Amino acid sequence: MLAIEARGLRKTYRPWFRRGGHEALVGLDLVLEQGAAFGLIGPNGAGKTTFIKALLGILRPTEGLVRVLGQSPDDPHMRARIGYLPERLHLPGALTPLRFLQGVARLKGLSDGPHEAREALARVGLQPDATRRIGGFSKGMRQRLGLAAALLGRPLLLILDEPTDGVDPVGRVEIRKLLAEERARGVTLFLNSHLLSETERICDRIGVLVAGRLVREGPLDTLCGRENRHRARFAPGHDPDALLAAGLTPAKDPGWFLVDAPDAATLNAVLDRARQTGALLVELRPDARDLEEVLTEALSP
Ligand SMILES: Nc1ncnc2c1ncn2[C@@H]1O[C@H](COP(=O)(O)OP(=O)(O)OP(=O)(O)O)[C@@H](O)[C@H]1O
Repeated sequence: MLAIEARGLRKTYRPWFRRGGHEALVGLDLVLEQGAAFGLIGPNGAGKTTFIKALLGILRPTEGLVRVLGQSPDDPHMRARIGYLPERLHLPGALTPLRFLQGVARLKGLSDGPHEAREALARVGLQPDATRRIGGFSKGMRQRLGLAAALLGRPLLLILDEPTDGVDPVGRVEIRKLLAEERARGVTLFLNSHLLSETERICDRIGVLVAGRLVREGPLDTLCGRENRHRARFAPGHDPDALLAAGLTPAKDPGWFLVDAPDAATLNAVLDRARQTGALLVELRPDARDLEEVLTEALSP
């Protein structure tokens, strides 16, 4: 079963009683297998929230097909299988987090609400604050509570809009761990975040949305060019001409060389040849771009 399937998705926001309108999605195609960790990135106004709303059945696309977990987003049974953390959380300030989560559990039709609420609260590290009022919570605490609500009922798909926004660095590590646990359970993650370093750490598949269109989409390693090129640094005293003959290319930084190899066996063969020239390898890493560079390149004309 596919977790998400969008084909030829278009959304035009039309002003009342007038022609024309703003095209927020322009023929978007995306197919995500169950268990993927997908990160949607793009500039302000690219259409990310519009796409999420279409996945959740909150808005009706102007054209095209959307299926979530194999069903139409309008199917009410299907909604119970999705955990959603919205970007702008509206939480009832007068309630305690436990009461709030019990209410969400009731709405989701969970049979053992109080137990599930306590468990979700513990998972996001809010157990010590279980009896405080939400009104006094910090931004990061509110965010954790929203995540706990999304986790209730063990959903198959988690759609998270800026999940680590306002969360302190230790909290971010905890949230990443929690999301990794969910993924190990087979859950599909769909993350929308402007925090590209977080997206890079959590997701292994990336889509770049620009002006309503996915202009890049694929595995993180492929988009960042991590697969085929490595950078190698050798101890002083190596013979650059011998390394060149061994199949390495000098990089711009002194002492560094580039190795193009499609697989680990070829990479090791080139490095073995380099070492046979007497050169001593001191550092090796993928020659990669980060997501910021991928996004900047996607935005340049
Ligand atoms: N209800 C609406 N009516 C008219 N236009 C809208 C509406 N909602 C969004 N838009 C427009 O659609 C475009 C896409 O908006 P959307 O909120 O989906 O972008 P986004 O990628 O989520 O942006 P951000 O990163 O700033 O949250 C924007 O130009 C926005 O102004």
